[in-house]
Amino acid sequence: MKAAVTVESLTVGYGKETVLHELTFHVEAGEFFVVCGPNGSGKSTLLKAVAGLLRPLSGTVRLFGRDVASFGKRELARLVAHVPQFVPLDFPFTVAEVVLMGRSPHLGLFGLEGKSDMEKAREAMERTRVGHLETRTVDRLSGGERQRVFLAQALCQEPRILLLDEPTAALDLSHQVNFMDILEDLRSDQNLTIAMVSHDLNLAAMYGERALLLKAGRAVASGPPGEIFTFASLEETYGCVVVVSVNPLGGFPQVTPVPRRYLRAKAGR
Ligand SMILES: Nc1ncnc2c1ncn2[C@@H]1O[C@H](COP(=O)(O)OP(=O)(O)OP(=O)(O)O)[C@@H](O)[C@H]1O
Repeated sequence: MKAAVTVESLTVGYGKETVLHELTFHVEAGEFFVVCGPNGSGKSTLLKAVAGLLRPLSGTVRLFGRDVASFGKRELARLVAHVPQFVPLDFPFTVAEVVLMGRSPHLGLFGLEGKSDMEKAREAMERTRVGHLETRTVDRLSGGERQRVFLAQALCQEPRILLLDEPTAALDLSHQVNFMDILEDLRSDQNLTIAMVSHDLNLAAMYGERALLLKAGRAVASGPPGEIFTFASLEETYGCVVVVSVNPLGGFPQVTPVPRRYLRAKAGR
């Protein structure tokens, strides 16, 4: 299978601080890939580098074989959509306006949206279940509604690669599963490549075909969650004790962090 994202010896930092150290991995075309790791381990930095928003100190990021730095802005936006963890709301646009902004890399010289752009915006809003909010301004939405609006905007962009930074963090249980199901459908219907940052190892294990465990900007392991979400690798990554069992829904791992009182009880204290 062809690689959609190839990261080779990638070193990225801010000023004097190096955050990612010689990272190497790839994401296959049409794959659902999840990046996990502790706070501050460099997950968002990695997504930004893959989106071409940060220049590497050394190493390369290639998208379908081509260096991300060689793309023009519009050309890159037609290939990859990046939904950051926090999207600044500078102006109270309506939901429909925000979603339609996703069309901008596809618009002609005068930047005017046509009928088909409106249709694509409507489709994206239906898919992410925000159609009923279309006239509402985004500053008056809940965190979870806002996250679904920015997914709709990214879908409207019609990218081949979708980069999502903790998209389910503000979602309730039903919307989490619904959101992940939408992504899974997009992957299978449109062969969309998805790379998603998540703190939820159980969602990562249920939906991710492969995952990367990142610790202090270095890869601890990468591969199918069933192979790499082991007690040893998760303890090494997160520095806490977990129990890894088999999810009753199927053959993927289920991770349970162990509260300190259980460890004390075991130690007889
Ligand atoms: N714009 C910035 N300028 C300077 N340092 C930054 C900047 N953004 C992030 N950092 C630092 O880079 C490191 C990695 O941050 P990053 O946001 O990539 O981590 P993360 O794994 O996504 O964390 P979290 O799980 O908390 O969202 C942290 O030490 C952070 O303080």
